[in-house]
Amino acid sequence: MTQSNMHLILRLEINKNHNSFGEIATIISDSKGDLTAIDVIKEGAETTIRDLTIKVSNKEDQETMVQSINDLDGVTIQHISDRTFLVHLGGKIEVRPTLSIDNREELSHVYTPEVARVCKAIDEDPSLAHNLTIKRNAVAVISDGSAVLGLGKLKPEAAMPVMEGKAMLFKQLADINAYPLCLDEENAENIIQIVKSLSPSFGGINLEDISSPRCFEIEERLKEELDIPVFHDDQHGTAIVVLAGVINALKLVKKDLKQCKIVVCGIGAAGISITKMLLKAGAENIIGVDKEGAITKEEHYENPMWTWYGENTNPNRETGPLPTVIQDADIFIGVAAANILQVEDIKKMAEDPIVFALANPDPEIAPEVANPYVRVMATGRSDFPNQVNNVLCFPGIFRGALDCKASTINDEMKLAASKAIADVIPEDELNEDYIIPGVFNKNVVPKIKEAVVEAAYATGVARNKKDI
Ligand SMILES: NC(=O)C1=CN([C@@H]2O[C@H](COP(=O)(O)OP(=O)(O)OC[C@H]3O[C@@H](n4cnc5c(N)ncnc54)[C@H](O)[C@@H]3O)[C@@H](O)[C@H]2O)C=CC1
Ligand SMILES: CC(=O)C(=O)O
Ligand SMILES: [Mg+2]
Repeated sequence: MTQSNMHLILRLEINKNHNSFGEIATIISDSKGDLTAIDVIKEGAETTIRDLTIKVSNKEDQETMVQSINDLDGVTIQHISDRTFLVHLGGKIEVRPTLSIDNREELSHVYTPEVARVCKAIDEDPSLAHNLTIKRNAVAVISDGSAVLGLGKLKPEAAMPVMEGKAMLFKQLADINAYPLCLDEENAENIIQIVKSLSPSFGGINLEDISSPRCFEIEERLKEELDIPVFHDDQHGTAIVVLAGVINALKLVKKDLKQCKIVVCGIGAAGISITKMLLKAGAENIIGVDKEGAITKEEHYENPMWTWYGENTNPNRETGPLPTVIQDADIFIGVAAANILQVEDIKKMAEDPIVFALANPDPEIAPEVANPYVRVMATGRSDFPNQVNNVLCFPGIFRGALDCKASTINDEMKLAASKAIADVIPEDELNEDYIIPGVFNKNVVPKIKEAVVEAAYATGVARNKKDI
């Protein structure tokens, strides 16, 4: 399993007559822990209380370390906390007013009675909501918890930490107010109706972690029936960033997308959208593999998207499981599940293999295992180089769409976003560990925004006057 770097905070009461701090430090390092901070909480004549912040890479090492410290005479573990859980206490976002209300007169403007005039004006002309409410800069991040990261179906409450995380990123990276909404509803038609009912309050809808094939119908219907952008992030955000990464990786290995054999593993929301994007960008030889093997035109599938897939990919009618079809592939893109790609599979790929193992939180192959055998390696995670993750896209693409009041996010806007992300890295800086800009690169959001706005005007979906 790929390391996940948990940060623990151990509060220890240490009897100074029994123990030297060196003994504790030795236990930590013997258990592969990394002591990153020591805070003295209380210093007495006989005892000292200290908080030790320790990085550990897995649960087993953590348990060994805690047990060994517990076994020391004169040391009491008062408390163990996990920094990841600590940052989630009370949730990760809040709503703040844009002005303060300090007296009755101000109260009467923002609330009753004066607010009624604004309500009536919007009722007469609903387009005024764009200027007179939060709508113009508000995005709903909506999930039903049916495909949370690669964890599968979770309770809607359990999807909230991911949706809150997306909302934080919308705000921090693109100054968009995003509202996480997890629905206790499985039926696709009901989800469509709920999102439609919510839509008057928002300038855009970001659908997240909704399982396939339901996600396709839900998104398609909402796109048809609403006049604000509806964007299923796991499909399009992921595809846009993957294409950007592929464009730059191919510059490094000096191959042409048209000539490449590309294996996409996991033909769900992300896999199908990535494939469509690569086809639009010029790829001609893509083979999709899911649990039952390669998808071909000859098979009959219940899932209509797989029928489409078989008809539009796999020109050489390759069949069989991943270890078979990966033979001579130039690029592997995994959006399936953890640990399903083996070193033996990579060894069968063409020269200079490009491997994007994007399942979260654990990739299809751990980078430390794959690295000796690949030319370019990317994952979806923030703790390895080349983070190919939709976080690079959704803030910028919505910033652009909201700013020009786009009615939709179309293919031209998506392709423009891919190219903009790829172009953030100057060619002379490209290298195997830097094919995709980092999330905190300040150029990413402005470049995507600019390209997306331009594409929106060029395709007639921008509704703001160009000079505003
Ligand atoms: N790095 C990134 O930005 C993103 C990563 N992902 C990751 O990609 C994965 C898939 O996400 P979605 O497409 O939203 O899920 P999904 O549920 O729509 O699709 C997953 C597909 O993978 C297939 N699959 C599962 N195990 C497999 C195996 N052993 N071999 C072949 N296929 C297998 C499933 O049958 C399904 O068709 C998740 O781990 C998710 O975290 C998804 C979106 C963005
Ligand atoms: C990154 C993301 O959206 C996912 O793994 O589902
Ligand atoms: Mg997602």
